[in-house]
Amino acid sequence: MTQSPAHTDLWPAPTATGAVDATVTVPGSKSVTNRGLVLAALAAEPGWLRRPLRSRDTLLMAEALRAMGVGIEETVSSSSEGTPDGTGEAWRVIPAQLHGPATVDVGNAGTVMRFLPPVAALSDGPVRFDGDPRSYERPLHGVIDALRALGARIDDNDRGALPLTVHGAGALEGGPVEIDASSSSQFVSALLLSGARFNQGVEVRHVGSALPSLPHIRMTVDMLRAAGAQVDTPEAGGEPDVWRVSPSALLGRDLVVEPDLSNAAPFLAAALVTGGRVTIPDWPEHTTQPGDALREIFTAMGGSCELTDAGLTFTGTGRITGLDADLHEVGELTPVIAAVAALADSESELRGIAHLRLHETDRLAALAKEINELGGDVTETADGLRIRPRPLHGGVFHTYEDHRLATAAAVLGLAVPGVRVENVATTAKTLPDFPELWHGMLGSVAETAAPRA
Ligand SMILES: O=C(O)C1=C[C@@H](OP(=O)(O)O)[C@@H](O)[C@H](O)C1
Ligand SMILES: C=C(OP(=O)(O)O)C(=O)O
Repeated sequence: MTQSPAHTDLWPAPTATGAVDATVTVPGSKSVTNRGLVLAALAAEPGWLRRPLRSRDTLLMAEALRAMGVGIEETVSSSSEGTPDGTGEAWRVIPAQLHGPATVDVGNAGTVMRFLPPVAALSDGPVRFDGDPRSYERPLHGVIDALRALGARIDDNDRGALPLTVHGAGALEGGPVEIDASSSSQFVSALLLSGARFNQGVEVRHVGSALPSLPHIRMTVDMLRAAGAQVDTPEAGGEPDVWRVSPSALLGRDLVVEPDLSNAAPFLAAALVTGGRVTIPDWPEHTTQPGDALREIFTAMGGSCELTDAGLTFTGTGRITGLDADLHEVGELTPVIAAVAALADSESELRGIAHLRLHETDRLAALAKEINELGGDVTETADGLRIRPRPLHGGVFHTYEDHRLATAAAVLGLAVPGVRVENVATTAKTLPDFPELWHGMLGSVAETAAPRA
């Protein structure tokens, strides 16, 4: 677990004094926004992203594409072009010949550091990638090795990681390639997203142990198909662990970005923890987002949900049951689920998530350490966490520059007075207005501990 720089700002997490009853409009999906930006940048004609997520990860993606020559105009569109919630925010993406030299700051965004090197290989000059210290530690070898095998020149000083320079040659041969994507599904998504623009397309074969986050690969495939690409997948009767994208032009789309269902997790958890009710408007009826699994997961933990025209309404009873689940498909939901599990009335075992050790921080170590420092009993297993609920007490919850650690801490704070969350601003990675949304949801049913250092 990387020690984050010292942060002195401690956010007093509000404690719920009653059952929440709220409607929370969750901003757009990070994963959909960043895929939408990449596909729009590679298209043969301009396109729109409506209701995009505006957060650190998506602004880094937009800035990086702009650095390579893509036009991205941020507009507040008229109501005739408006979005379901009436905000009317829309981004117009105007593709162009991709240029180098360019510099890309990936921050600590997995989607930027993995999805853009293949795009840079199509540019006509060198593109330098750098990012936060943690980005140097996150796996990238799958993308680097695959791009080299497909014809790209990359200078990474033999690190297999950031920082690096992709020497774009204006085109990439492409073709078949084998990768081990057991440390991140984003390796597969990265190659598929640009694959239609390679001379021979791309055929990605995953070799290695279990692949995490399959819903995110399905999201990539769905969005490619919606942009006109032909994609063969294991699900469509193809070979297991093989995805193929045929070479073709991509269409410019008019895409309305769904709300980020993974970022709905802390709000739905609030219903469970307080025995209240939370509605998330615009919850899609069909989606590839892993957050959709929250309906099943939180129902198994003791609540119930209903999908209506108003959105997804989740209702808790105040009683939380422990969970025994393999979360490898939905790993990014783990921090909030672990927080809820720490407040349950029985033990939980969360499995299949060893790869979380390579996320924004080592999430398994961080969750165990921070929940235990509040009096909990969490142990790391080889591939997950065992959580035995115990009465918790207040204290500082360190967040290691990890947005999902901060939202998990807020969930604990609902039931545990005196939780103070270090650097809550780190939620800006995917959910910049988190403290405001959280206070808004709680309305009058909250009490905030006086901040103490
Ligand atoms: O492709 C995506 O948008 C994502 C894939 C997943 O990554 P991993 O497969 O590395 O877990 C997920 O955890 C991440 O938050 C977003
Ligand atoms: C793992 C995550 O992010 P990234 O896209 O940086 O991999 C996450 O958001 O939980």
